[in-house]
Amino acid sequence: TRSTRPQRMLKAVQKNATKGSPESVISAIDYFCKHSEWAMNVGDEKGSILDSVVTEVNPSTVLELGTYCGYSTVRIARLLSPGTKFITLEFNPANVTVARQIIAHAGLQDKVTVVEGSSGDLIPQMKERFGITTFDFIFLDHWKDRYLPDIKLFEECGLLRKGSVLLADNVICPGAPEYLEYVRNSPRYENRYYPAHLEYTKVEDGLEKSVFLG
Ligand SMILES: Cc1ncnc2c1ncn2[C@@H]1O[C@H](/C=C/CNC(=O)c2cc(-c3ccc(F)cc3)cc(O)c2O)C[C@H]1O
Ligand SMILES: [Mg+2]
Repeated sequence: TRSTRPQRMLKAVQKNATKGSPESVISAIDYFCKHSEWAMNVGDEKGSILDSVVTEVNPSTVLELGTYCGYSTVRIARLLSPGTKFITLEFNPANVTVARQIIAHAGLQDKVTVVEGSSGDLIPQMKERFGITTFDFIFLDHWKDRYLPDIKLFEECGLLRKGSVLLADNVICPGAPEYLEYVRNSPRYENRYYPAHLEYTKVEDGLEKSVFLG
């Protein structure tokens, strides 16, 4: 049967990227998406903004929602200090399989745990399953209608502390209007919008950074 786009992306990484080099894995995926098939990775332009926020926060605990093929997982993991706890959630088992191989090709398999399942089920289990009390940095890049319910879940589960940083992809395209309205109207968050473009296109998009004020 026909291969899937994630599988073709994995093949491109295995063929073109140097094993153990996160930068070459990132470049190989960006090349594949620019010259072969578009895919919904955060991409190089928004990825550079992601890099700068991760570097600024220098987190000890990190959560990513929506691993997909592991592109942003590799971008984040390559910047983390040793000993950082990094968890990424993905409910499609086929994506989990591809992502684990792409992360391993980058040599970052010991830096991140890919957990199969839905964020709604897994977020309440973070403390008991992974011994995590609060997250310093959270990257939201899963189904856009899950951003709002999940930030509320973080609050209810006590997973945010004063200064926790949330960074949300696609707040313009495809858009997360309810999430944006919530964080921008809540006195508990300080927000900043980073204008950019939809990965590998000239379409307007951007990232929203929200700092929890406690
Ligand atoms: C709730 C939950 N828990 C765990 N994993 C979850 C989850 N919801 C989705 N996921 C997983 O994340 C991934 C989904 C991400 C959703 N991202 C998107 O739908 C998405 C879509 C576009 C886009 C823009 C313009 C267009 F014309 C077409 C597409 C661009 C992007 O950057 C995106 O992240 C894969 C899925 O299995
Ligand atoms: Mg995205």
